[in-house]
Amino acid sequence: MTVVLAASGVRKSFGDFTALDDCSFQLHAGRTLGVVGESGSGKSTLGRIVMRLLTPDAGTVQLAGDDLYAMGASRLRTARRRIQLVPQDPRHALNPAMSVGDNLRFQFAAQRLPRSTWNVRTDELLDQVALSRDYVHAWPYELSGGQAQRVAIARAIAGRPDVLVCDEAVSALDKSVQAQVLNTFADLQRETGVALFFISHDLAVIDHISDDVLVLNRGHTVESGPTRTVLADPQDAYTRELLAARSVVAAA
Ligand SMILES: Nc1ncnc2c1ncn2[C@@H]1O[C@H](COP(=O)(O)OP(=O)(O)OP(=O)(O)O)[C@@H](O)[C@H]1O
Repeated sequence: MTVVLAASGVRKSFGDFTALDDCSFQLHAGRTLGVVGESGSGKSTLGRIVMRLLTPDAGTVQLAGDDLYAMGASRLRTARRRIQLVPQDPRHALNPAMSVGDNLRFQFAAQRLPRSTWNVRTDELLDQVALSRDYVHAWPYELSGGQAQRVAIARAIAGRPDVLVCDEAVSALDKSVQAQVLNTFADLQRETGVALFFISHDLAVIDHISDDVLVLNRGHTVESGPTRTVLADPQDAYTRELLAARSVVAAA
């Protein structure tokens, strides 16, 4: 299996405080790595580091085998297209002054996609995130949280990235909507082969979507491996605590 994103020995401190220590993982093409831990465990710090938004103090991050922190400007521009963020709050991803269609077309313009293909590509993206094509003319404020998150996902996959970094991407949604959006992520992955780096504080969400899991506690990896194996027989007390505190993902 091809490794699309990998980290080795990553460390990050803020002043005297170590937010992440000796963190390593591998994410394979078309697979999902769940990163789970309580608030403050270092999940978003790791997410920012793998998007090259925050420089680690030590360790390496590789995107498709290339060192993300040793790339020149031109390679970095390409790399930035290959890894995209789906944030918790779609209001951070969508431009409120643009219709849904224009939010997507803005991406096409940035990618220099021929104008003649824009309408077809818009329909294709809305289909992929299971949102009716009628919403193309809607404004972000007219959308529910789940619909807005679907547009944010469509926007993130517009450039056909290899990896989506999903930082608490379903945490703000109602339980039933959460399950629907998780299923959309899974369908999308089957269709496009995109790999998901899925950050959540909720082990139920991670259990629902992830092939592999990385459990973080105060910046340290306490456990990692195939989700099914780790959750069936957690070796660490902290994982057992998260398991006891997990919510239930509603059936969708
Ligand atoms: N820029 C920063 N400056 C100082 N401390 C920071 C900074 N960013 C993160 N931290 C600290 O690092 C620790 C890890 O933060 P991080 O946001 O990665 O945790 P998290 O697991 O994503 O938590 P949450 O689920 O609440 O977002 C926290 O204690 C946080 O206060």
